[in-house]
Parts: sequence; C-alpha cells; structure tokens
Amino acid sequence: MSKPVTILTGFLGSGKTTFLNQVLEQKPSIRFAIVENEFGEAGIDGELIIKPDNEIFELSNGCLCCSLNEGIYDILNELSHKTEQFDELIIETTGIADPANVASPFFSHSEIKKDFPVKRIVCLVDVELIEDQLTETEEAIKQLAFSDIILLNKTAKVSKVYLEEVKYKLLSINPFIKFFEENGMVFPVAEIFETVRDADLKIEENENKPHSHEHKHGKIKSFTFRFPEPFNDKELQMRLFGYLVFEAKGLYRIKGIINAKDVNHRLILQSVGQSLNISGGKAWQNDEIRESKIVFIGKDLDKAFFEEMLRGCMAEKY
Ligand SMILES: Nc1nc2c(ncn2[C@@H]2O[C@H](COP(=O)(O)OP(=O)(O)OP(=O)(O)O)[C@@H](O)[C@H]2O)c(=O)[nH]1
Repeated sequence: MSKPVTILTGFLGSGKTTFLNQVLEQKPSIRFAIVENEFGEAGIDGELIIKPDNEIFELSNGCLCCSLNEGIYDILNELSHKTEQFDELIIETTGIADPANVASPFFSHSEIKKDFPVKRIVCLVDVELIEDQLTETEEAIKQLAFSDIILLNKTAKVSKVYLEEVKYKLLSINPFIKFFEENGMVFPVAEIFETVRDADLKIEENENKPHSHEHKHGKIKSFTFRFPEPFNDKELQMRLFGYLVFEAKGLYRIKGIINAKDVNHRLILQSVGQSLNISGGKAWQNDEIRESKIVFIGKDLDKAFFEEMLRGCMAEKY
C-alpha cells in the first residue's frame, strides 16, 4: 500500500521542527514515520520531537544531498517491510540541503514512486531573515525554487508591507508556489495537508545526473560539541548573548541540549540570527548519562573560539 510523503525544507532555523511538532499534535490519528536529517553530527532534532512514539529515523553526519542515497534507500527499504505500522512519511531535510537531491529517489525509481508518492514539498520561510539568506546562500534559493508550498513563518516580526514585499520577491523566484502563513505561532496544518502537488515533479536536471560528491556548501561548517560536565546556564546565556549581539557575523544557527548544574531537566538552546532562547526540555532520568550537545552552523567559523567560550561557562568555574 502506498504511503504519502511530505518533504519539509527551509533554511536553518526557519521553523521546520516546530511545524513538524504541530503536525504531530494536530493530526494525532495519523501515524507518521519521520526521517530527520541534520547537518552536524548530533541528533538534536530527534530529541526535540514531542511525540517519541512516532517512528523516527535519523540521517545524521553530513547533509542529505551528499550522504543521501544509501541512507534513504535503507530507510525506505525498512519502511516498506512495516507498512502496517505507519500511515504517512515526513522527511525533514537539513536547513542547507537542496531538496531536489532529497526528492530524487522518490521520482527516479518507479517502485519508490509508487510506494512513497510525494504529496507536497513544504518550504518554511523565516520572513525576517529570508532576504539575507537569499543573498548569502545558494541553498535558500534552491529550496524555494523546488517547493510547492511556502509557509511564511515568524510573521509577527515584520510589518504587513514588508511581508508583501517578501512574497513578491519569493514569487519572482518561483511563480508556482502557494503561500500559507503562520498565525500567532499556529500553523495551518489541516489546509497544508489538504494541498496536494499538481503533477509529477519535473526534475530533469537531477534525475539521471550522477550525484556529485563535490561539497556544495562553500565555507559553511558545522561543529558539534559534547560535554559531560554541567554548565552554568546563566553564564552560558550571557556569553552567547554577548557574542550574538556583537560578533555573530556568519553564524546561522546554534542548537543545543544543555545539561546545567542543579537543573533536573534538559535545557533547549535555540539561536537563529541574533535571537537566543533557552527553554525547559525533557526531564533527565535517574539512570541516564547527562551530556550537553551543542551544534554551531555558519560560514568561516572558528571552532577553537567556540570551544573556549563554552569551556568558560562550565559550572565548576563558578
Ligand atoms: N517568534 C517565532 N519563533 C518561532 C516560530 N517558529 C519557530 N520559532 C523559533 O525558531 C527557532 C527555530 O525553530 P526550529 O523549528 O527548530 O527550526 P528548524 O527549521 O527546524 O531549524 P534547523 O533544524 O536548524 O534547520 C526556535 O527557537 C523556534 O522556537 C514562530 O512562528 N515565531
């Protein structure tokens, strides 16, 4: 039996995981299998999904367009043997993947095409940051160009006039897109899932082209740090905030699961552009090894600098 596929794309921090969580909340009767891919090694997004009873596959360590084929084929193969356990598949791509590459196995293989028909490719757009992202990176343009649905996110951060300008600009890149908007941090999940892409996707450029292993992300790098020692969360927040305000050029994204001293639950660290947010996450279990994982993604980043900054925030120093 065929299983509908939704591909989520959008630049780093645009809101893909947030949207995915709302889909799981608003569609409780659908059993989703989820493929999470991250640029950077730590499987942080998997931990940020609210309903762990969904089957979650992680394709970490690299980006989907470069390490895709083997991994995704294995996952689809596994899924095809347990079709009675799920109803639909969602693939969340990394924030710097070209979704044409992600989608190519779904269109170039007749069996995959039949068993896993792609119903929609949804691109999340951070309306405040998209202009800079389009100027700075090729991936943001490719994501827009390839999608069927644009979900305009973080709309409260810009004026209505600016939002119209953004739409106009996006339409000049892809005139076929259908717009949806988040409203007060609520996504129109039902309407999006009622929208099915028009015709078979044309991916002439990619279909028969051998996959190039040349890395396409220029100088975009990702570092993942893991620390068993607990952090002083106030110090961490202060230093990161100072960094973001004064020095953060080229840093696109920070995501982390933090183990802070005297705090019995995880802290979730999120930063996009210059914003920084630390909020409560799942409780640490008694038998669990507590470890912090933090990933930094950006252009021309200096790993040693971040390591020193983070080590300066350990609780033992205070
Ligand atoms: N103000 C506001 N913040 C939002 C909204 N949607 C998401 N965010 C915040 O934006 C940050 C990034 O959201 P994610 O859902 O993790 O973004 P993502 O696209 O999955 O990020 P990557 O996996 O790094 O590409 C988080 O701190 C969210 O809480 C929104 O509608 N409004």
